[in-house]
Amino acid sequence: MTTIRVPATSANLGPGFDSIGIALELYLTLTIAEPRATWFIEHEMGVDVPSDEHNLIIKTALALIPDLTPHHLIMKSAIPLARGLGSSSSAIIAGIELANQLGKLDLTQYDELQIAVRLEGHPDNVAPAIYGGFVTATYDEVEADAISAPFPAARALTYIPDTELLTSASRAILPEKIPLRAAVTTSSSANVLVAAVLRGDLETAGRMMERDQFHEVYREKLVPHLEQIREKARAVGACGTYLSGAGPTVISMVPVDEADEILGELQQLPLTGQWLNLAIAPAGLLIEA
Ligand SMILES: Nc1ncnc2c1ncn2[C@@H]1O[C@H](COP(=O)(O)OP(=O)(O)OP(=O)(O)O)[C@@H](O)[C@H]1O
Ligand SMILES: N[C@@H](CCO)C(=O)O
Repeated sequence: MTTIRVPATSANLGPGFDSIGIALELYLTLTIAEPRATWFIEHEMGVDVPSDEHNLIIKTALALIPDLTPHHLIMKSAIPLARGLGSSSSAIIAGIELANQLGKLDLTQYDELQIAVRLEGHPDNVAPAIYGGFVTATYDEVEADAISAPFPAARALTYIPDTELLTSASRAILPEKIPLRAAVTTSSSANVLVAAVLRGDLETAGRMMERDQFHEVYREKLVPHLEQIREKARAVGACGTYLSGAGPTVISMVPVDEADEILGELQQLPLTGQWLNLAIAPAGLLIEA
């Protein structure tokens, strides 16, 4: 049996709105079992996630090959839904790879990126799930390009609230226009962030992560815990804290050898969600035969 493995992603990293992302060691796996008369996807994600051809993974595969032979599929996912950790990207990429495997399409990573961006819309969300590591990406509504590089040694202390926030709702709150000064500060911070990552300078990269004015300033009212975590994280030695994807998850990037201690401090905050101490995943989409 073939198993497809896709990592979670964390998009934006502050000023890299719609352009920068990382892959995280939290996975969706999809096992392709036997052919059957109709599609069936076995999973433990609850009744709101369809188990037939309406499931996002199968819908994606059928968008590529409408007459694909139905199969029994088994999905296991540790990526929580609608939390800003790329759950929809992981499902879409698993669906593209499902069509690739069953339909023997021989898609390259570049091909998969083009399809995934057209379906999902955000290159910073899908590209790290394909390539792994730290990814800078761009999409001009025609073509997507992405470059992946290793991220400096770090842990991503990840706060996942109990409640969902759909990307569509979190985007609806953003303005059509951004003041030029804010755009210049933010895009120049993103540039320095990328250079710092490539030089292995986690401290500078972390400082740049807190300089966004493209989206966090507007989304703050939906995620009051962002400022609360950022303030405490600064006080206890984190390098930088940002809203992961469209939220509501918040990530503090910290040095590996201080991660357990800083996590212990952050867990003292009066918050009811879940904390995870995650590694950055060096690899993206993998096929396990
Ligand atoms: N494994 C899955 N199987 C089927 N549908 C899924 C799966 N994962 C996500 N979805 C669908 O995607 C929706 C969430 O997408 P959304 O873009 O709002 O959030 P996200 O991808 O988790 O966050 P972000 O884009 O900010 O990282 C879910 O409500 C569900 O409909
Ligand atoms: N860059 C996107 C990621 C979510 O898909 C956003 O922040 O809305």
